[in-house]
Amino acid sequence: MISVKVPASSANLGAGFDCMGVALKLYNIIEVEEIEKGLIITSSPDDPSIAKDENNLVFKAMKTVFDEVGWYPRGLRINLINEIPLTRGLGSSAACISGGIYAANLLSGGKLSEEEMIYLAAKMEGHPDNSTPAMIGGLVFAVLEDKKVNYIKFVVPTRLKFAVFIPDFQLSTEYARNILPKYIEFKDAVFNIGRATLFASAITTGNYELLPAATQDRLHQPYRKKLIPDFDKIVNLSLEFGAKGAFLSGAGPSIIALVDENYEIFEQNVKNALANMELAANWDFMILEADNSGATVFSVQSTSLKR
Ligand SMILES: Nc1ncnc2c1ncn2[C@@H]1O[C@H](COP(=O)(O)OP(=O)(O)OP(=O)(O)O)[C@@H](O)[C@H]1O
Ligand SMILES: N[C@@H](CCO)C(=O)O
Repeated sequence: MISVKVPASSANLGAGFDCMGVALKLYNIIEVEEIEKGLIITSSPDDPSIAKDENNLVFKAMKTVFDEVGWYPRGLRINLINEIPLTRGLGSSAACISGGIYAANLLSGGKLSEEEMIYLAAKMEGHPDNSTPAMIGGLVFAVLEDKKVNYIKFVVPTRLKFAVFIPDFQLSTEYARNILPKYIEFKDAVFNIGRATLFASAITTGNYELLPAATQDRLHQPYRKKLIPDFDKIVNLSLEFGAKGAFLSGAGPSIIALVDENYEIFEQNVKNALANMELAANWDFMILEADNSGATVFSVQSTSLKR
């Protein structure tokens, strides 16, 4: 059996719609083994949206690898241990896709290169901003091209923390993409290009004082925040307590605030505020560090059946 550990991820990071994302230290474990025949899928915790047949996202990701390399297991057992909350903007689908591709590549003899796996994952997800950090870790700037992903990975220092607010409701990426406008105004494109560029420079040089300005966005948040009644309250309280920017995580509904050395005071202040505020949803709160490793092998016993 092969066990793969794959991190959560947060995409967009403010202004970088579909091109910036970071892996976070919150993990799913995907265990796979070849069996004599059939497909057996188990999951814990389980959820009605986790398919137990060929429609399962991990299985579909694995199948893209088998199709690519021309090797198929006789049968397959997949066990999913899920820590990443589903459909909350924390890259649960990208973890399934990148982790499934990584596991299938190991099972089928490691024929694909890292670049090939990154491309397959981005193509399947439709954009590279969750799948690339889920595959290789770190904070990634990435663009999906015709046949490859052009990307740069930045190793995030532990000094930078990611304060994650997770509400008790789901918001599917598909729905949150469909409500975006087909066209945007030129001035909004200019607004975002400036902020995304500033973000890349600020994060890689450690100039965190620029982050509150660099994480502003006009491409998706103004539209999506209407689906998240507490959005402004959470962002404002984060900034008030000293966050270096606060924004929607991926397609939402989770919100992330960037915090540095003073994260313990920030954490205490936020917990007190959340306990005393009137909010439309219940919000879980946790402080995470970036994961700089991506998908990794947790353990390998035997790989596939003898042929
Ligand atoms: N552990 C899992 N096992 C199988 N399928 C999963 C698992 N986690 C997520 N999925 C699938 O992915 C879907 C959620 O994907 P979606 O893109 O809507 O949200 P997300 O990836 O959590 O958020 P975002 O893309 O904004 O970060 C679920 O409905 C389910 O079909
Ligand atoms: N960039 C994507 C991330 C979610 O998968 C979006 O915002 O729709």
